[in-house]
Amino acid sequence: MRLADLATALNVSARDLPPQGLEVVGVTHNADWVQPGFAFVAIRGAKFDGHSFLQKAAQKGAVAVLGEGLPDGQSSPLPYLTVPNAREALADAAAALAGHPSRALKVVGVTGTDGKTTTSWLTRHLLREAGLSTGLLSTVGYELPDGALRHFPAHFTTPEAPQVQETLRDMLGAGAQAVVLEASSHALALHRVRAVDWDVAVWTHLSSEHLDFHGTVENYFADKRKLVERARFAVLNADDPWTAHLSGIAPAQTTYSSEGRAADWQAGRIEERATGLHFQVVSPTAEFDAHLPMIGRFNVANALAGMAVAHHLGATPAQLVAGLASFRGVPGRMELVPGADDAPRVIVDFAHTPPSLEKALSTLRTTTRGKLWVLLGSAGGPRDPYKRAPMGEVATRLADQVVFTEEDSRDTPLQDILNEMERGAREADRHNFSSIGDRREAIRHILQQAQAGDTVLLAGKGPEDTLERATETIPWNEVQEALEALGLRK
Ligand SMILES: CC(=O)N[C@H]1[C@@H](OP(=O)(O)OP(=O)(O)OC[C@H]2O[C@@H](n3ccc(=O)[nH]c3=O)[C@H](O)[C@@H]2O)O[C@H](CO)[C@@H](O)[C@@H]1O[C@H](C)C(=O)N[C@@H](C)C(=O)N[C@H](CCC(=O)O)C(=O)O
Ligand SMILES: Nc1ncnc2c1ncn2[C@@H]1O[C@H](COP(=O)(O)OP(=O)(O)OP(=O)(O)O)[C@@H](O)[C@H]1O
Repeated sequence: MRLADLATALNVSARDLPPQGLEVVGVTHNADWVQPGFAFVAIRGAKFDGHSFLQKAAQKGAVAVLGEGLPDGQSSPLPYLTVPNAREALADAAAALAGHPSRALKVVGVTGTDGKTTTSWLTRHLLREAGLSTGLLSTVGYELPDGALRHFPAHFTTPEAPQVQETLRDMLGAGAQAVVLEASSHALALHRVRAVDWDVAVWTHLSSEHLDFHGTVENYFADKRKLVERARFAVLNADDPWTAHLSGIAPAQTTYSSEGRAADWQAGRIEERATGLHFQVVSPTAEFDAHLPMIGRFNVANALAGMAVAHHLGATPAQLVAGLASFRGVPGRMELVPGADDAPRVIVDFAHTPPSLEKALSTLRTTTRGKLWVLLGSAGGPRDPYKRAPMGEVATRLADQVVFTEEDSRDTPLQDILNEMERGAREADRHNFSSIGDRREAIRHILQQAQAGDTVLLAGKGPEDTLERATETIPWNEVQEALEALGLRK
């Protein structure tokens, strides 16, 4: 694309550009990622000003810079296009360079504090079962319609705009008709998905998280709400109080409830069995019985959301029933570790917020004959330190025995994190816990103690493949750790 055309696409003046037609072949905000022919977007971030890296971008072959204005006294080694908002320009340029792939796709966005990944995977499965070639972009990775899971080099729920747009373009090129995309609140706040043409927005629910980044829960809500504002159709959770503020925002909407509230899609007669969830669905067009081979009552809500989307995009009730029954779950989300009859039941789950831990433990209690155990930690660094004590309170209230351990402690002293979780328990006058800093040792300890008939929830890591400590990052596989610990019981 010619730089002048890019300027037109961004609606900015190309007056000061060189007269010869410069070609732009890609765009990035990271000077290290520049390739010959790229435009470099200089973003003033929380830590750096991208303008400090103009020389580096030029050396790597950038042909132009987009930014909100050069700092006083600085000149640009490359033609400089002034834009009102650099992150918005990054998203708009990425979409223009990729040929606006989302316009040719049915794009479903899923947002909410918990349940995004599960709902995205379920929705992708239901759409495929209904015959729509569907791609997926989620925390766990991204999938073209071929079903093979791939990963971006950096771990993101929603990557930066160029990666989003290039992935959508690749999906379209691989024959996708629809795409399900997890939209994190960071992505919505930082305009990573600004130039996506959304067909459907799904709202799971909202609770306090990421306040270190958003500041207040109102800001957090306002960022997430953008998805609903931009979609043609909204699928809203009637059980979430925030939904009252979302109603009527999208041109059309449907609602769902798994807790008996008035809604277009309702689940009733919910039974949690060893084989999974059984429930009755009352939809706007039909009533039917459904079986979902997943543990966790909250997955009924995720299933209703997925069904509402798939129905909106053409799935029949029979296809929805067949699709739910054939769903194989999401790695690290209420994942059952294969075990022997004389061993405790072990579940690996990603729950890492007080509400998701509460839901995970409550649902496991209903199908546990013996004791309920939980192993948990809390991440270090600036991320949500205020949730550590509530996690300790929830765990000791709902489980019989709790082991606190490490979970990506990073540059925060592990003992400080353990102390906070213990404080949450002690302030509620509970003493059913111990702390073992080394996660492997903690898993082995808990699986030595637990008996057949007990349930052990290993919470927080889910499918993540690394464990971050102060001075090292080690490879990690929670299911494998559990299998090895179970092997040591023999
Ligand atoms: C909190 C947050 O989201 N921060 C994002 C923000 O960082 P920032 O404002 O501090 O940027 P900065 O480091 O000051 O850099 C400014 C600019 O200089 C550039 N730069 C900087 C250094 C350098 O050597 N060269 C260079 O070019 C940077 O690429 C950037 O364009 O802007 C950066 C560039 O756009 C993002 O990479 C960065 O994401 C960081 C890495 C991150 O960890 N984000 C996480 C929290 C996140 O987004 N998580 C959500 C999921 C959350 C959840 O639900 O759990 C996700 O969608 O993954
Ligand atoms: N609808 C729901 N309501 C509340 N908790 C849920 C719901 N669905 C899943 N959970 C819990 O939250 C955990 C995370 O689920 P999931 O990965 O689907 O959410 P997420 O929003 O994608 O989170 P992340 O982006 O951090 O992966 C699950 O392991 C489960 O314990």
